[in-house]
Amino acid sequence: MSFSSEAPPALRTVTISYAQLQDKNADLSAKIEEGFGPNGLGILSITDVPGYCSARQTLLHLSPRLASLPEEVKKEIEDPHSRYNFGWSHGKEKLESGKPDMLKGSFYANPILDIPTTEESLIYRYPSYCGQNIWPSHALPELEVAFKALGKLILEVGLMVAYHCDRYDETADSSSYPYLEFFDVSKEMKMHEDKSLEPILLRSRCHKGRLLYYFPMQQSNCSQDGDSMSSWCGWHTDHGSLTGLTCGMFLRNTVEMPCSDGAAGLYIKTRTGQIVKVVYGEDEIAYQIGETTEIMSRGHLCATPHCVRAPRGDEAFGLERSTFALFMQPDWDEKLNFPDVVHIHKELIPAGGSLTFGEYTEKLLDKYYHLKM
Ligand SMILES: O=C(O)CCC(=O)C(=O)O
Ligand SMILES: [Fe+2]
Repeated sequence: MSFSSEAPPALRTVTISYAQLQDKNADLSAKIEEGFGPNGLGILSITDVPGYCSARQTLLHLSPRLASLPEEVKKEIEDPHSRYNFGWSHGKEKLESGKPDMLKGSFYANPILDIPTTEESLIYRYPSYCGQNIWPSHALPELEVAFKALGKLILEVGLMVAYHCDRYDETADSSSYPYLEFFDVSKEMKMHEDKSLEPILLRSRCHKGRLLYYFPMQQSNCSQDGDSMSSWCGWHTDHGSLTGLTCGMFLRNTVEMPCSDGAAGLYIKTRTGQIVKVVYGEDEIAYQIGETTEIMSRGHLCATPHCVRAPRGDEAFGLERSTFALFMQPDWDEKLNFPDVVHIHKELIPAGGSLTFGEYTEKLLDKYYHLKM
């Protein structure tokens, strides 16, 4: 990691090349440790992924077009039953202050499955995952193809990251149990496999993509929230297992351009509480750890707190930002056991400490969105 001359400090992510990642025998534990380990930033990025740059460009240019569709067209692709977790969502999520988030618009879809299930009871129980994708087929037909192409690519690479995280986790586990060879190792390994990240993500029907459009800051907001790190997107940790993120694209009137304010963009809180801006290339896919991985790894891999800062100054007027996140997460049926050592959303966990991932998500949505429709 190296410091740039920008203040506040900007740190470069740890990078792994696609070629290294593809090698199942490569020992990437040092890089995984550096990125995701106890002293890491909680983010790392993958370089040289074939086909990635054009898939990113194509999709990110569509978010301002989607956001500028007439209100009645956007309303047609809203889904209140899933609490806006499919289709268009603007002003539905509550901010820390309790006010609706008007600063960004999102479009959510499962890039792998258009119809995850047809079972009515499941759709009723887990609407945010078991509902169906809603594409703007007439107003913006290109969106479906571009969204699925980028989402599938980020998942494919993310599964490779997960494979190497599992190998890292195994190494770390055996070093913390130096007498493992005296135990029944086959039993230990079996228990381990149940919580391995790659197979959990591989069998999931819950992956969710989010195309984000950050509206240009109004000048009044600029001065009001100007000093805040989290002026575009509040501090949070992602709920899923692993999030794939594109580097944000800045535009003005739908034309791509560099951001005039070097301090704008993604910020992360490090394990030691330091706040840093993180930078990675437009041609890299970044991955960060979500809460579910912290829970399933019993705190071994920690979730990454992050936020987004809006650009400031006169030149920032009219600047909009487009980006894409893929939330890779367990299936709705996957059982989560909440270890005592992890202190995430304790108030939502029943005595006994176990919920399905789908149940856990609905409880969280009760907290951050309006109650069920
Ligand atoms: O806009 C970004 O770069 C991050 C978005 C994000 O954190 C999220 O959608 O959870
Ligand atoms: Fe996030």
